[in-house]
Amino acid sequence: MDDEQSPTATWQAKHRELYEQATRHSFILSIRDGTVDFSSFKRWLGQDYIFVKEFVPFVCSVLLKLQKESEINSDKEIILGGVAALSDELSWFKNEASKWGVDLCGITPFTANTEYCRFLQSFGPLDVNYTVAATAFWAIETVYQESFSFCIEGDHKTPTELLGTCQRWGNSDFGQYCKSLQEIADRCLKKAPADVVRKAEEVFVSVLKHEIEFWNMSSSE
Ligand SMILES: Cc1ncc(CN)c(N)n1
Repeated sequence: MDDEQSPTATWQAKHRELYEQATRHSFILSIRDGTVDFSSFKRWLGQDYIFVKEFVPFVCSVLLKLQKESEINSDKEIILGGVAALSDELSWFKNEASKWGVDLCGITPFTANTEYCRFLQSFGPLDVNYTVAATAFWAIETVYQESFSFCIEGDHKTPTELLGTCQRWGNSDFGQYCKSLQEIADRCLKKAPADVVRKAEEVFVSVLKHEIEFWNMSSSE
């Protein structure tokens, strides 16, 4: 049996502090302990809608890069599933926004969001490496999965109104999907040259920093 840690698990341990800040942010903890300020939640909702609209072309760009890697066919179904799920996700945002009285048309992205969206756009060109983009994809989805699943685990006091949101990313199917993305990233990283692995680690750290800034932006006035 191969008991060596996978590249992604190694990075999760190596960058533990940042990883915890991204997945156990005070905004998430306030949802879990029921003290969340609903105006922060509404701010997050509107800003995340803008982010997810930008996430669609990002995931499509991962799929396009995969198209060049002819031998990896099983990845295609998983990533295509991710693209399909985003259509449902955008509808969910519209529905949720109307429940909370958030006008999605009138929202201006805050700086942290603009910078994160710019980061997503940087993966667009076809010469950006598939392994690096797949690592970013896994990290982005996993931060949400680990954050929101924490709000519905164990002895939580998450407000009833927010349970749907937490289940959206915290449910076990989404957890399984993130595991599949992790397997894709690990398989690619294990056979990648050292410069690609180095770049992928940098990207992993950047995702964590952007996610922390995104939570900071949501929870501050
Ligand atoms: C900021 C952010 N990060 C991740 C996700 C999960 N797709 C999201 N919706 N928004």
